[in-house]
Amino acid sequence: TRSTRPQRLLKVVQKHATRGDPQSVISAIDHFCRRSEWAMNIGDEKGSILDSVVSELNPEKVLELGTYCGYSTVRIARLLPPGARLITLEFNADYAAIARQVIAWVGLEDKVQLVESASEDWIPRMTEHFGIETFDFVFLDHWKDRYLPDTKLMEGCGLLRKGTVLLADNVICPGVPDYLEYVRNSLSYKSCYFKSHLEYSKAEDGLEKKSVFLG
Ligand SMILES: CNc1ncnc2c1ncn2[C@@H]1O[C@H](/C=C/CNC(=O)c2cc(-c3ccc(F)cc3)cc(O)c2O)[C@@H](O)[C@H]1O
Ligand SMILES: [Mg+2]
Repeated sequence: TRSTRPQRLLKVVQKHATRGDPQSVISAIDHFCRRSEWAMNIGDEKGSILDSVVSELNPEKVLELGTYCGYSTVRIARLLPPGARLITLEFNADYAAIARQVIAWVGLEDKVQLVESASEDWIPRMTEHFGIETFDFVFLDHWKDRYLPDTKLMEGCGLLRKGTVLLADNVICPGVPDYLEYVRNSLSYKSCYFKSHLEYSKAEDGLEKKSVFLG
């Protein structure tokens, strides 16, 4: 049977990227997605904005919702200080298998914990299973209609503290109207919009960064 796009993306990484070199993995994936097959990675333009938010924050405890092939996982993990931890949730077994191999290729396994499960099942278990009280940074890039319910779930589980930064991909395309309305109107968040473009495209898209204001 025909291979899947994530499988072809992994082949590109193994063929063109250097083991242990995250930048070469990022470049290989971006080149493939721009020249051969579009894929829903955050990409290089929005990825640079993600990089700047992570570098400025220097987070110790990071949560990513929606691993897919691990492109943004690698982008974030490569910038984390020693001892920092990134937990990434992915409930599709095929995608998780690809992502594990991409993460292993760059040698970032010691910083990254991929949990093959649905966000709604694991957000309530973060404290008892990982001993994580609160997160410093959360990157949302999973099903768009799950951004808001999962944010409320994280609030309810006490995983967001004063100063926690949440960064959401695709706030324009495909769009997350209910989430945007909530974070922009809620008094407990300061939020700002980074205008950009949809990955590997000229269509408008953007990232919404919000800092939890009132713990
Ligand atoms: C609900 N709880 C969940 N828990 C764990 N993993 C979850 C998950 N929901 C989804 N996932 C996983 O996240 C990933 C889903 C991402 C959804 N993303 C998009 O739909 C998306 C879509 C576009 C897109 C934009 C324009 C267009 F024409 C076509 C597509 C661009 C993006 O950047 C996107 O992120 C998958 O790997 C899925 O298995
Ligand atoms: Mg996205």
